[in-house]
Amino acid sequence: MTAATPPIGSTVLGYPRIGPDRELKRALERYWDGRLDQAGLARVAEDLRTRTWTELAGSGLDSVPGNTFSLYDHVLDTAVLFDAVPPRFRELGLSAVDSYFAMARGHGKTAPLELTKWFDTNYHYLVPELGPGTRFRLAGDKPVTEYREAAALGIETRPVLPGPVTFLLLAKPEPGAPAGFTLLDLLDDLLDGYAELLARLAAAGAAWVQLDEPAFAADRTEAELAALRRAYDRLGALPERPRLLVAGYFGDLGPALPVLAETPVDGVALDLVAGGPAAGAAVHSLPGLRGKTVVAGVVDGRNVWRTDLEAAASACASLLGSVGSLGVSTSCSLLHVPYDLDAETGLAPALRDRLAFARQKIAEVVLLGRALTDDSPAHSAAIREATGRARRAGSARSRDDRVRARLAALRPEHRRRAPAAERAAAQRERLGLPALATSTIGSFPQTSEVRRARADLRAGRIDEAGYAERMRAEIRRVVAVQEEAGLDVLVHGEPERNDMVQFFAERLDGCTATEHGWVQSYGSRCVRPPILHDDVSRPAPMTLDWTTFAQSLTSRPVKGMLTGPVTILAWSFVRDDQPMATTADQVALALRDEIRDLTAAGIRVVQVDEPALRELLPLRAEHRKSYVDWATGAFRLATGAAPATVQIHTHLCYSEFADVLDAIDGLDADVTTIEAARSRMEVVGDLDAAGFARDVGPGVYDIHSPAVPTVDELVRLLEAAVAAMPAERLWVNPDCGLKTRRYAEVEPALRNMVTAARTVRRRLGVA
Ligand SMILES: Nc1nc2c(c(=O)[nH]1)N[C@@H](CNc1ccc(C(=O)N[C@@H](CCC(=O)N[C@@H](CCC(=O)N[C@@H](CCC(=O)O)C(=O)O)C(=O)O)C(=O)O)cc1)CN2
Ligand code: MET
Ligand SMILES: [Zn+2]
Repeated sequence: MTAATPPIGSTVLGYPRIGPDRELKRALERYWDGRLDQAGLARVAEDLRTRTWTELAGSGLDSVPGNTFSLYDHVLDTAVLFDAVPPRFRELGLSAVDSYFAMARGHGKTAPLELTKWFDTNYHYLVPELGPGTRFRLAGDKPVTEYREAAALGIETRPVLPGPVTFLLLAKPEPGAPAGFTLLDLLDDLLDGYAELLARLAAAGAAWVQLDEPAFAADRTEAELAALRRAYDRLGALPERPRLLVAGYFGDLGPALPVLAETPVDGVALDLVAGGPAAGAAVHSLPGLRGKTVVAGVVDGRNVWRTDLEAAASACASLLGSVGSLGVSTSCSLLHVPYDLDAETGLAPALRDRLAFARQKIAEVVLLGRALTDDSPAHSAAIREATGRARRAGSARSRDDRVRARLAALRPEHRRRAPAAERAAAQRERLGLPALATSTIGSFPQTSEVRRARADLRAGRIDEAGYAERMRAEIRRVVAVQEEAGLDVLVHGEPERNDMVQFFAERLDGCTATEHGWVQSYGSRCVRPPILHDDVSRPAPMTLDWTTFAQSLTSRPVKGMLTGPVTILAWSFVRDDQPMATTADQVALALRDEIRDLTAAGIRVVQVDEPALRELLPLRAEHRKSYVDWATGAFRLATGAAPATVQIHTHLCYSEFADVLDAIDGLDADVTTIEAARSRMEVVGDLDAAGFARDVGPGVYDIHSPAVPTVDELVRLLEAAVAAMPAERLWVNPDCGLKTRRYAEVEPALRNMVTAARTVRRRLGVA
């Protein structure tokens, strides 16, 4: 190490990697289809890295993050880097890149690693499987090679990796790991790997390395805090290493900050947006930070609003006396926002003036960085000018007095339906369904013809009537497939939806969808989160025609299909000038009107999806009750006008329900469908034990895999479920929607599912 610590100055904690035009998505999908070879994929990847570094360096940032590229996921990259590859993938004998993709997506009968939510975001990472036999070693060199690749372009980067403790906390014990095994037992071994990597990065010339420890924005045990101390005492003491910047984002580091302040790391990056004022205030009381670099994350890395730069500059300035060196940054990686506002040509100017995407946020950070290091009048004038523009644009927000009046008139009874037992009896009578009734979660395969029809409509090659005709043809097919399979409650298949959130946002006032604002969700899959910028209302029915059309084709009940208020918020960029609860209630009122229209048109079952209920659960327990209150309150407001005879379903996925059992109960839905196949139906027993008294549809097969479940497998799972809960309260359905599957998989899978349900009904004598 050299004596003087090079300043971080202005930086961002990470950057999108899918490509401004989703170049990586297209290359990956071509590679997986056999239409691009490894060399071609590598060329696209290298080109994206070059463009990213060149752009970041050229924008005036003082420190450019490195190793932010990933072919699929950065947690998977880290597992492979340290050789945490489960034997089932090694045994496949594939090339390095194909073995990596096998871990991400499975290979033949070999199941992939589990995919789960990255903290409280809509990004998904692959969960490393670790056991007592895991032997970490530095098996790869991706961070070093990419450091050198950038250096060859004349760009010094700061390699970014998940920190060792967060990496372990994100992993799960491998199947069959002994009961006494704890992931943190592996820390020392993993630190050997990190130490070797740091030495290699130092030798390559890296001045700084960033290790991300967002796991410490959530509540952690004493043992976990001790692991954090041990990790950074050890890495900090290495003789040959780059400077270490530990980044804790998605909230306030709480007790982890004093721990880090006492370790020999050189800097910490704090999230002053999600962490709130407490995160900054904590700095002053920690003498350990006086000799360190503190990077103030004042530009929101997860939302799309322009920063109030004067407020951000003063938040930074207030830290100056308490830290060794001050840097300025985004609050977290920019992975969660779209690339460039300039690509959006269709936005209303008043809205555009309020927005900043990744590129615009970089400009904000650069400006703040310059103002902090140089108090020339030009910089303060630029800050003042930008702040004035942002504040004027923000205050130009329109108010919808009708929506406001409806909200003000809400009473508790608007969020209350008839008692559950009364509803159950009324619905049994009206629907006449068997025990173990069969259904699906909503979407059917989004075929290329369906997507092409949408592209044709956008390009003007077909008109609305032509588009509607193609969608109705698809709905006819979906209904026929379900009748042929023998399902009890049908769906229309959602062919008309580009996305379950964007579709609604496009039909609501107060929301705007983007054209190019793609954000990676997992691997090659992307979403365009809409922007919820003004008071929300529903100008006209959104789903009525498609649903009643489907119902007209069959005598079996067709489920109306809506996305719930919590999920619409979770998967959008939401205005930050009023509580989430208020925006959620506005969305809920729009859905309430839709449910009223559906039930008036004779629809007997309505599903309101809330897959993001768990995702938005605050990382710290102290904030959870108020979240659960508003989240369940909004759902009940949406569904509260449904008569007792109308059956309300909800759907949740992405496991870890244990944390939200109260919230699930608080939704007061008649039927709750959940992901369960991978946990072998355990969640059914958990719900029953928690006193959950309504119907449950545990997913009996994993829709993330192309494999068609056999009747025997399905019967075994159903028998496990009926052992934990009475058959009269159980439904039979897949884990989630079928949109990413093909008909060739879906048709036999649904036939087998119905056969399995009938078999178990017969065995129980409940047919
Ligand atoms: N918002 C949201 N978040 C979510 C989920 C979700 O469903 N929605 N589910 C979970 C994540 N799962 C996901 C599963 C699938 C996709 C997905 O398939 N995304 C599609 C895009 C879906 C879409 O918006 N489709 C549009 C536009 C698609 C497109 O790329 N069109 C082409 C042209 C049309 C063509 O020929 O295909 C283009 O613009 O270039 C449409 O159907 O209209 C993709 O990456 O490809 C995303 C997330 C959790 N978070
Ligand atoms: C991510 S949950 C998906 C629910 C939606 N109704 C579907 O089937 O696609
Ligand atoms: Zn789902």
